[in-house]
Amino acid sequence: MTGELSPIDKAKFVAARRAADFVEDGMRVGLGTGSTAAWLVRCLGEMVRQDGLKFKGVPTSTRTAELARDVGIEVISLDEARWLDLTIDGADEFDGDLNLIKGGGGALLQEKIVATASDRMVVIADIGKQVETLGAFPLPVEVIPFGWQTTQALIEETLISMDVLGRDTTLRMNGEAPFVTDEGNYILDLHLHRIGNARQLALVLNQMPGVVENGLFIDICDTVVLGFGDGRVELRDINEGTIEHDRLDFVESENLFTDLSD
Ligand SMILES: O=C[C@H](O)[C@H](O)[C@H](O)COP(=O)(O)O
Repeated sequence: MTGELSPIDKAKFVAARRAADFVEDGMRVGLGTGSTAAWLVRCLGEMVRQDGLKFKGVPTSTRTAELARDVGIEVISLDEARWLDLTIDGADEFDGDLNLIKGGGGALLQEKIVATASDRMVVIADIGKQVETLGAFPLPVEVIPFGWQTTQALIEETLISMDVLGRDTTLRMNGEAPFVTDEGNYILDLHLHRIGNARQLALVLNQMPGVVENGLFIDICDTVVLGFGDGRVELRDINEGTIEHDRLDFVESENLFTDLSD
């Protein structure tokens, strides 16, 4: 064990550990991207190795694919799977209707394709991701590199015409160079502060030439598994409301605490 986990990592871990119980033998499961999803992948890897769980995972990024293979999960492509029983992924924000902002790690495109191709999407999150109104987290928009500054200007003009509060947009960087997604595209982060009509904004953004996809996940998530630093978990379901409170022992598996890096 590398040391005591921070409360936020404990919260991520218990959410991921609880959500891993949704995975059953024979399922095809979308595996999300990010630090919370990495906990999930480690938990599932342990269930494969120790309990003989048999399922196929469809990763949403090269990072997740690498980690999944490392921990012993059988990885297949979305085209091989065609349709998935379940996707479990993290989020940057979720609201009371379980609408999401995703893409803080730049994987929103594959994540949205995979989640949309699933019977059920379960989001794993710590309480810090819960918001009343989406938008405090900058909204990632994946754009084609060709003419990206023109696309950026078009987005900014559209935000003005929609009377959106924040209109500042920035190109995501990776050091001195633009950040490049797994699909070879760029990310524009939209600093909106508050998104009044997320459904409308998602539709408008996706109609613009040059925009590949945006990080608003509307009506896609079915369940949020919320983790707390003291080991509590809470399940919120879009149809059934809050359906479960539980407490998990986050020291149940010490080897999961090593190699936290994502
Ligand atoms: O592109 C990245 C994904 O949408 C992540 O699921 C999201 O950014 C949340 O990541 P984390 O669990 O690290 O907060």
